[in-house]
Amino acid sequence: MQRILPCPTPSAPPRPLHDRLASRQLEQRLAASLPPHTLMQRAGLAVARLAMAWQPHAQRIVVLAGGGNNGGDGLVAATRLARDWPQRDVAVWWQGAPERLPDDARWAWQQARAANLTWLQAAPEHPPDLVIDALLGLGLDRPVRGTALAALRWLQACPAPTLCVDLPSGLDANTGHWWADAPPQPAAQRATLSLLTLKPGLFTGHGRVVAGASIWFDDLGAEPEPGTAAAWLVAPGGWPDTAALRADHASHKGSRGDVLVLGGALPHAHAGIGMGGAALLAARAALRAGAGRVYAALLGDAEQVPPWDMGQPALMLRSATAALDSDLPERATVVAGCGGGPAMATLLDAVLARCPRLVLDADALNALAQRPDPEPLAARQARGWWTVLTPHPLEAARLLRTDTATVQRDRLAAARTLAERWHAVVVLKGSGSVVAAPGLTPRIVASGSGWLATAGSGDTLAGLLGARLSTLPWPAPPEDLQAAVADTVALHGTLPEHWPHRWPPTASDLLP
Ligand SMILES: NC(=O)C1=CN([C@@H]2O[C@H](COP(=O)(O)OP(=O)(O)OC[C@H]3O[C@@H](n4cnc5c(N)ncnc54)[C@H](O)[C@@H]3O)[C@@H](O)[C@H]2O)[C@@H](O)CC1
Ligand SMILES: Nc1ncnc2c1ncn2[C@@H]1O[C@H](COP(=O)(O)OP(=O)(O)O)[C@@H](O)[C@H]1O
Repeated sequence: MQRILPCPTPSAPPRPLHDRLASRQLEQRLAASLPPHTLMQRAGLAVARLAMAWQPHAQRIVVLAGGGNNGGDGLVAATRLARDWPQRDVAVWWQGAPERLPDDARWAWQQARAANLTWLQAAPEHPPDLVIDALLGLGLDRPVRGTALAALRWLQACPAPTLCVDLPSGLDANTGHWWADAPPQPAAQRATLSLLTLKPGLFTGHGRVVAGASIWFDDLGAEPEPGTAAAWLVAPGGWPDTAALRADHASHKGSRGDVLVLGGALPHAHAGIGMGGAALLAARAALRAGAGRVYAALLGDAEQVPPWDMGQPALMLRSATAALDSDLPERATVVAGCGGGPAMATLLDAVLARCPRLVLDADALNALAQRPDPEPLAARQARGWWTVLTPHPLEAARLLRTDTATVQRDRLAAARTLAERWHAVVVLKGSGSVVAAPGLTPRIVASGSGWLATAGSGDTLAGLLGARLSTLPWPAPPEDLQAAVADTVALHGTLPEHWPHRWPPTASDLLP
């Protein structure tokens, strides 16, 4: 058994995530090679052991078990707890029907009937010391209804520590969609033990909210075939390598990468609305991440451009016109769009045609969404040029011509579709950011929290991406580009963790 979150080693290699179909195929293959019920026995024992390791003082334990194999795992766990920890009071609230039990779960139910367990007919009157949630698992692919919904509502409201078996009941294994007509409740006192495989839904969509702070994994002895993963889970890696930067005595500012941030509409250029801060946030982040020279080109008249950035005088400010009149678009990694406003639309063609290393964010994405033709991006891909798109769910919906709910309903699918349609590496931002690239298995980033939900944190990410791409060896295979982008998103997700105060950080606190 291994702990997955919080990530025990920051530089752990990516882990495969398997969807419902691949998990079921693996389960069938493994079950066929073992004596009957072995897998369920292993699963139930793993649950019982983790329950007692996690909540060693729990005396009154309630196992909420459904009528499928997830419930079967719960029944085995209840039987083992009653047998191996006899001083505990173990009660089962079972939601199944004997005539509809699958084979393994029937066996587990028969074992449980013979064990020293209390069988509840309704929700317990008082919260126990520990709940084991084995109501619904991998099998859930439609809205929860009937008695299961009533049980799920009790579970969501119950203040007791809860260990979820395989998946939190109500969560879709593939997508992280929440299937219940009862709002998912975040809970610090919730943990999940994923069995056989790790599922994508645990790490994106509603997964991070409902799975709890602590995610564990037991493969039950399974060895997935290569090429069967639906996605890879990425932990924060070692970039930027500050020790290596310091030890590189032969380096100079010209060897550390140039970044041009193109955005930040000045008030006179955008109906009195100033968004220069967004470009400065991105530019400051690029500088902090180690880029040698960072230029911030603002949209508006040259004489309105402030002479310097008081917070980061090392930044070089200029107008977008001046930047486009220079060789910076060809030479630097260009981050376009942060706070650019509608004027970005007039610059998009030039940017697409001239910038070999390009990150498009915010208003550059909105400008892109207004033109249905992906041909300029296909041409960039054919030339081996890099294009990274960083939409949040609403920008993704505009690019896909759909709505935010549809994007969020299946974030992996949305990111994959965007990457294929726009011939680009796509970062679909939000809880469990997805990094998709044409023809490659997507990556899901495990870091990040609600502390990033503040205006400007996306600009910081765009700047970090600019810095990362500016030193990535050129040309790079698509796999390396996708991995570098995912590592950067993972690093961005860890930034709030360094914040020492009780109040949450602002975007400019993330990388001052
Ligand atoms: N068979 C085995 O040996 C193993 C089983 N495992 C467990 O098996 C689980 C998968 O089992 P199943 O395929 O039986 O699926 P589940 O137990 O997740 O779900 C099926 C049950 O839930 C009910 N149900 C489904 N959707 C519902 C809805 N929307 N509203 C109300 N009730 C609903 C069904 O009527 C059925 O009783 C995994 O999550 C895992 O816990 C794993 O531990 C691996 C080993
Ligand atoms: N609840 C959350 N959990 C994890 N990451 C989040 C959360 N909310 C926001 N983020 C991250 O913060 C950033 C916000 O980006 P964006 O919405 O573009 O902000 P802005 O445009 O204000 O800069 C993204 O990287 C996103 O993934």
